[in-house]
Amino acid sequence: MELPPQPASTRAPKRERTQQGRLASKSQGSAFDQMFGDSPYFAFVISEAGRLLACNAHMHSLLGPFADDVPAAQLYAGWVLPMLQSEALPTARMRGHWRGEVELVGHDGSSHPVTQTIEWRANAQPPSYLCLAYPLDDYDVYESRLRFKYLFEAHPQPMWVYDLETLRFMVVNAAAVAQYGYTEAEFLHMTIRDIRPPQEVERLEQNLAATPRKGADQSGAWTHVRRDGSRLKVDISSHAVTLAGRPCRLVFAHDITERLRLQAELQLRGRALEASVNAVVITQHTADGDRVEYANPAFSQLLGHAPENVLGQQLETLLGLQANDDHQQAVHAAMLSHQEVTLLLHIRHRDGAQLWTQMHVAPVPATDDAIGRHVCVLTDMTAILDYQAQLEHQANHDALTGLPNRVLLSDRMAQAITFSQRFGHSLWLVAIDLDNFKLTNDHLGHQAGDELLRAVADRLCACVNEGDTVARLGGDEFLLLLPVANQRPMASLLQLVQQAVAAPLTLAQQTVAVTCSIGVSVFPADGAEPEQLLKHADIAMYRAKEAGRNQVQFYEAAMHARVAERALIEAELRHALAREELSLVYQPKLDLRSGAVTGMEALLRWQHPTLGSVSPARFIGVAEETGMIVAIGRWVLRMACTQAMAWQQAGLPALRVAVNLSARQFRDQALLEEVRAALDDSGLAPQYLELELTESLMMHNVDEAVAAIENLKQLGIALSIDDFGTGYSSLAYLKQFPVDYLKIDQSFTRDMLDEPRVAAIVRSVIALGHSLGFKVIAEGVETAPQLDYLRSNDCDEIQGYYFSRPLMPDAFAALLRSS
Ligand SMILES: Nc1nc2c(ncn2[C@@H]2O[C@H](COP(=O)(O)OP(=O)(O)OP(=O)(O)O)[C@@H](O)[C@H]2O)c(=O)[nH]1
Repeated sequence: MELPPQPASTRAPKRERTQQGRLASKSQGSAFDQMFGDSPYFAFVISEAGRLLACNAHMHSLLGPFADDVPAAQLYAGWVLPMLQSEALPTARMRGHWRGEVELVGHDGSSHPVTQTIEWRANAQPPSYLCLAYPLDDYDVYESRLRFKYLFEAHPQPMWVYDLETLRFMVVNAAAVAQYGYTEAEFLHMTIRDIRPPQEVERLEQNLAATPRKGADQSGAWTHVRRDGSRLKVDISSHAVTLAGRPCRLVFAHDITERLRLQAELQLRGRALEASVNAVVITQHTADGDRVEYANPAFSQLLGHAPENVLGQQLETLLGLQANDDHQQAVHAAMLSHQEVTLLLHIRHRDGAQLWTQMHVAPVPATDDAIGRHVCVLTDMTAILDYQAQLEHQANHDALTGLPNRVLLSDRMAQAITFSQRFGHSLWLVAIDLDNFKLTNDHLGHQAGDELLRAVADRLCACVNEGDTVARLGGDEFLLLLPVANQRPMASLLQLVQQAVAAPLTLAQQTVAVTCSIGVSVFPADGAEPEQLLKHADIAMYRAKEAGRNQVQFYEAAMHARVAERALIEAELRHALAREELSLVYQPKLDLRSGAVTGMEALLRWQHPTLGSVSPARFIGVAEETGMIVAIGRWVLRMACTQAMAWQQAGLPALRVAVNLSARQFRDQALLEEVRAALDDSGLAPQYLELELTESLMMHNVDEAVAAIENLKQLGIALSIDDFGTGYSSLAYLKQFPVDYLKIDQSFTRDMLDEPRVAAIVRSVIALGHSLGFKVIAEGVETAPQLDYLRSNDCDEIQGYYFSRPLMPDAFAALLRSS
């Protein structure tokens, strides 16, 4: 019987033939003899065509003398052959090896049950099957082989037996083959050194030297090398056994690579938990709450408990939560929810300090879906929330006084209006602005100014009730928001505020007292919207300023019209110069003795395309407040000089032109230069220019005014004090001013003939002016009796409708020509 399909010739190739009784073909060579010559196994080689190519001594003794080129089928019992043909050889060919129990037949017909491995050697010359078999002597042995088969062969863990002397593998199981990548036949050619990396060989030798020949188990962790060179960590346990009469060791190799990897991974994770700055705690869910099973150092640190004192404790107790408060209930619900939950909690440090923490709770279900454990991660939010609160406070409060600012005020106003609407109450907005606060800053310094503002803030807070709002809107402006229910004594409250603000205070070692102007608007009478109410309170406050400061004004609708008019004038006036809407008219001044025209006052006029002729009373104040007066005044000065010079050049008598100087212009550092430039550019001689200064302007800061007037005087121009008698001139100062004229205000001229007291003032002004060396001019003369009275009282010059209204330049020139 042939095993594999027979080639065309049934004769084996010549090179397979060997001497009868001593098979050891050239093709198998001495390597076969060296390896298997003395082996206790039956070792033989079968050609691809199913002929015996070589066998070792042990096999030879079994076979006895046999013919050259014997078919391998003759070696086996008849029952084995179909299995060999259908399973063993094809499997070995396909997978590289086969293993099974078969029966060899001796030359004398004897039966030899053996365990046989067949390895297909594709690279051998010629390609062939290497067969190794070892005997199963009797049934007991066979049975124990079966047991062995199931215990050893089928064991999922790699196992082998090695010879203690040669260190050769005697048997290896399938798990070892699978784990290490060697075929079984390869294993059986190897020693246990071959699966060690070089650096562990020495340790192996030492270990072998100490290995007991019998009994005692041994164990230890080793590094092994697979066929592909990869390494694995194994936990080895070995036990002394005897196999084929030789001392051996049975080895279990438990792959611990994965276990070690997991161990390292766990260690790493453990380290991460320990090093985490976030507090991490694992709790075991129990009927009476979650108890701490693990807590990292950050948890102990966060709460101030020693690590050993947190284990087994109830989490809620450690967090310092009050029974049944919102936070405790939130934690309780989170622990029962079966879901991941994030909570913001107010917890308590062991020392009692309150902390804001964010706690993330992740459930870890028990196997039966019941709640098992929770992993809780706590992040300390105290600093962040404090910072947020600080930012929020900064956004809503004034930095200097700590009072609510405009932003918070509008919130409060919206709330207060809603509240007042609902309950039918009224709401007062009280705008408070300090009077002349700028002077405090200027005289005592900005720091003292700040101190004053803080003191005022404190005083205002002391005046109001809880539920009222005191806000600082900026600069020296404060606002009270006062809900008014029932019989609240508002009048006395406003009085109290005035008194509180005005109470003296020591700043920079000086006692200071500031007054304030107060404007009040009332919801709902003065508006329903916050913006409107604020605006109206502001308007009322400005009215209080206009009316002389240190007083309270309630908003009235008429005030609004004034404000609107002012806004219109301001907007239009900004373009008046550029659009050439401004012009000058000239009113002659007359010498009372000679009747000659001595000069003229240049007066400003504004002709607006839609507003028509706008009176100076409507726009000069606005120009002054907004600062536009400086540019306008400069234009007036130049225009007047140019006109006066033009008349002179036209051959008209040389006359003095008087120009009014505003307070702002007077304080302007550039004034002197501007006057000089106006004279230079026009070519007008200085004695033909007169500047009219108001009395109050000069009295405001006498020393500075004297210095400025002296400088102007040095230019050679004339100076006069306008509106004399309306201000608070001090005679002591008056004599210091190097002026040329005192001008009696037109209100005195108007009333002097009807009121003896006014007449007395006029007379004394004339006498005073003369005694100080000034000339005196009266303005506003409209009638002949007025003119006569002034002449009889020795007034020097007059100006007024009686002689001439202010005239356009052409008309004025005509007047001069005719006079
Ligand atoms: N010290 C100090 N001064 C401020 C602060 N904010 C604004 N000011 C000054 O406060 C002054 C406010 O001036 P105003 O209210 O316009 O004028 P006033 O001098 O009070 O005169 P009236 O309001 O017309 O009576 C200005 O000089 C500002 O420079 C501040 O925070 N601290």
